[in-house]
Order: sequence, then C-alpha cells, then structure tokens
Amino acid sequence: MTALTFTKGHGTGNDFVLFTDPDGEIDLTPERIRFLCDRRFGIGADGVIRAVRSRAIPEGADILAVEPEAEWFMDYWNADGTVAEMCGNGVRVYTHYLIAEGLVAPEGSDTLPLGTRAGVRDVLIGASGYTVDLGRWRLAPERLVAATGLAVPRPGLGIDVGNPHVVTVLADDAELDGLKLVSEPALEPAPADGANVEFVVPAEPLLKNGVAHIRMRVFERGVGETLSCGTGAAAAALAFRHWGGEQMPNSWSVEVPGGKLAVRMFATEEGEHVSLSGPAELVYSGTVELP
Ligand SMILES: N[C@@H](CCC[C@H](N)C(=O)O)C(=O)O
Repeated sequence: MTALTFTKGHGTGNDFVLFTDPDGEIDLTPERIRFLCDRRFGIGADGVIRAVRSRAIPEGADILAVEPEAEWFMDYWNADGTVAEMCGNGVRVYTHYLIAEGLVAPEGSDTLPLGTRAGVRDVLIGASGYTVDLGRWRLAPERLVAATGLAVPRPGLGIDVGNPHVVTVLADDAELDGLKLVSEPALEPAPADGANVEFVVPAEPLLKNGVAHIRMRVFERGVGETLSCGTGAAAAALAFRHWGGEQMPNSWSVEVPGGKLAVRMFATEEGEHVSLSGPAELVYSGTVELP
C-alpha cells in the first residue's frame, strides 16, 4: 500500500484528482487510475493529473528540447486508465494547482509553459481565470455518428486540437437535451485511437456583440459523458465556424452542463491557433491508500 496525498479540482465540472510526484517515482498503473476515479470505491473524477517534472519522464525529453522553461509536465490519465494527449480543462486546473502548491511562482499576468503529450502549451494567468493556447488545430476526416436518442446517424466533423474530436450539429435544444449519452456513440468509420464526441446546437441568438454562442454536450473518450470538455469546446467552436463560413466570428462562448467556456481563434506566424479560457477550482485535499 502507498499513501497518496491528493487534491480534488475541477474546471466547469470536469473533475480531476491531482497529486505531485516530481521525480516520477509513483508506479501509476491503469488499475490505480481506475481506483482513484471510481466515484463509489475511490475518490471519483473524470481523470487524474500527476504533476511530474518534464525531466523525470520519457515524454518530457521532447518537451524540454523545444522549451527548456517547461519544467512541469501534465501527466493526464482518463478515468478508464488510458492516457490522453491533452486536456483543456485539466491544464487550467493543473496551473492553479501548481501555483497553490508553490511549485511555480509566476508574476502578475505571466505565461506558464507546460509539457503535455500534445507538446508545449502556454497558459496565460489572468486576474479572473486562465487562458491556454491550444496551439494549431487541424481538420480530420468526417464520420457518421450514431447515439441513443438520435433517430438516424448524423455526419460529424473531425477536429484535432492535440487530441481527437468529432463534432455533430443537432437540430435544436430538444434534440440535444433528449440525447441519452449513457453508452459510447458509434463512429463510422471508427477512428483507430477513438475520439471525443461533441453534440452542439446554436444558442438563441447565435451572435451577440460579435461573439457566437453555442451549447454543447460531450461523450469523452475514456470517460463517458462529462459536465464539460475544454478541448471539446474548442473543437465545437472550430467546427461551427467551419460550417458557418466567412461571416462567423473568431470569438465563441460555449455553454456546457457545468458552466461556460470562451474560445478564440487567432493568427500567429506559424498559422492559426485556438485558445480556451475558463475557471479552475480546487475543492479539497486528502490522503488515500493506493491499492
Ligand atoms: N476533459 C478534457 C479532455 C480529456 C481527454 C479526453 N478524454 C481524450 O481522451 O482525449 C478537456 O477538458 O479537454
């Protein structure tokens, strides 16, 4: 048995167990992750985030070659014990945790570079929350999406923001609210590594003060339906803008069951980036015996 000191946190209801293992000494197994995320037999969370120094794990070597300042790596695991490349809500909560634990001490509205399996991600620390630059995004293949509550499969647009997403637009609020996301939506053709699946509808009105407003529900790869998915919100806004064409803005507000997230697309020298802003909360800390 190993005693683990953890903190529970969330970003718009997407919840995580976080702990510090600077030198990567804890043997993290899928079984241990499933235990930590179990809402009845463990702590309960959508995912686990280990704070580990980039130099302490193999994936960190590539990170440090690109950005020597990225001292900390977000070792993110889904509740089913699989690892994922990126977590948009998780990276904000992770930043908040690193600051609260005194592991980083950024000044004022500084930017913190963090290692992730999707590469280096810069987090801007603001007075009212965190903004993460999710980097470049790309279109991925279209797929048919079948889910309980949908009479017929719908076309879904593939979007990669470091991790894979398929976004489907539904007719209206009633159709979105009528979905039963108790089992994994079926994708045709099935992506080899799976995907997070987002269902979106426009809000009424869609455009307000130059910002486009949409509502979203999500079935996360390796988790199930969650109250929010940050990278999913970015993918949903990107897909909607793709469908909407030139008249669509670059500022988006995405309402999820757990709150609201802001997404912005902006030009950089290497191509268009997408950013995600939202809250991050730490709720409680404790100790648990790992099996
Ligand atoms: N909740 C996250 C995404 C977590 C990873 C995802 N389930 C995957 O497997 O890609 C977010 O806020 O982005």
